[in-house]
Amino acid sequence: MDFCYIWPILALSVILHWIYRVSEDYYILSFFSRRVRAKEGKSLDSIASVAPGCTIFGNCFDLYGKDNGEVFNYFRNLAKTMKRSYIQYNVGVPAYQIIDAENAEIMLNDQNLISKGLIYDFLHPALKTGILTSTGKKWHMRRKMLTPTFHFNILEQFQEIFKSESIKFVQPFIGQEESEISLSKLIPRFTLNSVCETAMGIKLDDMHGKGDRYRESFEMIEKSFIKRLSNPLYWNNCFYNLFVASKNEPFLKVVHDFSSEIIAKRRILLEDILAEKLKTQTADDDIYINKKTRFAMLDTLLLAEKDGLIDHSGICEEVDTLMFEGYDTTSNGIIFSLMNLALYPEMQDLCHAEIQNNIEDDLSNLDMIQLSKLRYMECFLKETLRLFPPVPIIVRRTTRETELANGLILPTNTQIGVQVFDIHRNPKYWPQPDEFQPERFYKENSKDRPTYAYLPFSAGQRNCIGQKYAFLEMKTLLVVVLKHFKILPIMDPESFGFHAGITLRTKNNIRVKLVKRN
Ligand code: HEM
Repeated sequence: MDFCYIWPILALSVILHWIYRVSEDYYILSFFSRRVRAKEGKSLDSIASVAPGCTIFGNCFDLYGKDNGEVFNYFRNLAKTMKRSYIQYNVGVPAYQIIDAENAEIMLNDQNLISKGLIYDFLHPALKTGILTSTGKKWHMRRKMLTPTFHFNILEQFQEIFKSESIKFVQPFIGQEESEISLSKLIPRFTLNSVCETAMGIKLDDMHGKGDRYRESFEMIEKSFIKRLSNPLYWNNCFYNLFVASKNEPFLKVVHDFSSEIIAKRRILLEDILAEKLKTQTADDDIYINKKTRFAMLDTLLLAEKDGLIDHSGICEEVDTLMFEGYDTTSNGIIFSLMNLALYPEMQDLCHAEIQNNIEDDLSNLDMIQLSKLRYMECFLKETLRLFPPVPIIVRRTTRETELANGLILPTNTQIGVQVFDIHRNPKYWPQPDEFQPERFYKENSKDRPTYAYLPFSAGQRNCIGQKYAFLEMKTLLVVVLKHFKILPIMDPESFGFHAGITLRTKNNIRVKLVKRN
């Protein structure tokens, strides 16, 4: 009897058995992505759904070939169809996407989940590993170093700068009956000026158009970020360095040269300030809260360098991080706030009336105490950040197998996305979620809402360090603009189209009309 056909059958059975056993733990077609499990006694389905992929390879190629708008909509569509937090299987890594407040709370409060997700690695060429992207001891040390720079006394000094920058912003339009302006073009210039002067202690006016080149270069870096995100081949550093990195280099050079120049300038200024201080110092003088010499956040880093706590490259990565975080996010918040003021004239009238009741026409006295009286405007800004969160997603990764309080067991390197945009529009917490209603944030209307249903500044130990700074800056500009102008819409909000970016983006520039107030 001829047994030769038995061997292939035997081999095939062994392979099939092996595949069966391996597939219990790995999603083989998604390049051996380890499976997410539920703890004993619970079923996976009772905690989260698994999102179907667009191909047989799990979700590996779901974003492939998609442009910025399609990448943005992909996540919005998934939230609508899945209706609860869901699991995806990407190239060799699982992802847990959170779209509800309860699971966001579990994740953001977990002391072990402080490492940022894979997509933050895509920011390393630009921001290296500064406070936003670093983890572990390095992050703890930098956070401790930078936190005092957002102290109330220092913010008070910054508010003076926001005020003078805001007055400078409206100056070109003051003599005109009406002006059409592109917020997307003008506001980032305003916020970059403000962050340079507050955080870096350097006036952009002295840098001859370099600010514009900095912003344009960051736009190009962002394009390459999305390109990398939507092609799993480029998730790997080797392929990215081989095919894409060189195209990015000229833009990275502009960004890094810009921050190096700022550091060099401030280094000289700080030496002068310290020398002057030595001459006039009294016992209880403090460099940070001296009224005559303005303090900049960069000074903290330069002084820490003297104490050997940070080196020059560390200062560079923090400056790049603070510049980027400090200008792009607030510019987003201001653009959408001004757009909403234009779209909702009755609410604009309420904001204006509140300003007239609380703030003198002579803006030279505008300070933090006056701004704190603008309660309606605060709700207006909060509602803007709900519908248009400048940071629409926050991602962490597990550094070891992690059991969450909801019973999910996440393998090492699972990406956990908190989909802020979707949580902010989840009808479970926000009735008529797409409607703009600042009253949602009145105290009496907020008390039954879970805290983690609103996360524009994230929460937990890695929350935004610049939250108060951002509110001060946004409020100051809005007050100055509304004192002088009525804001009118000139475009249909449906026409701007959301885009994925490092922060929330629109396809088309947002424009409004400023009309002189009588
Ligand atoms: C409307 C304006 C702003 C919004 C919506 C915002 C939002 C956020 C969010 C969501 C995070 C967490 C990101 C993550 O975990 O991936 C964050 C972190 C951070 N933000 Fe902001 N931000 C704003 C303004 C600012 C400003 C003005 C500064 C500084 C001048 C700043 C500095 C930072 C820093 C340094 C971190 C990293 C904190 C850490 O990881 O410890 N942000 N921000």
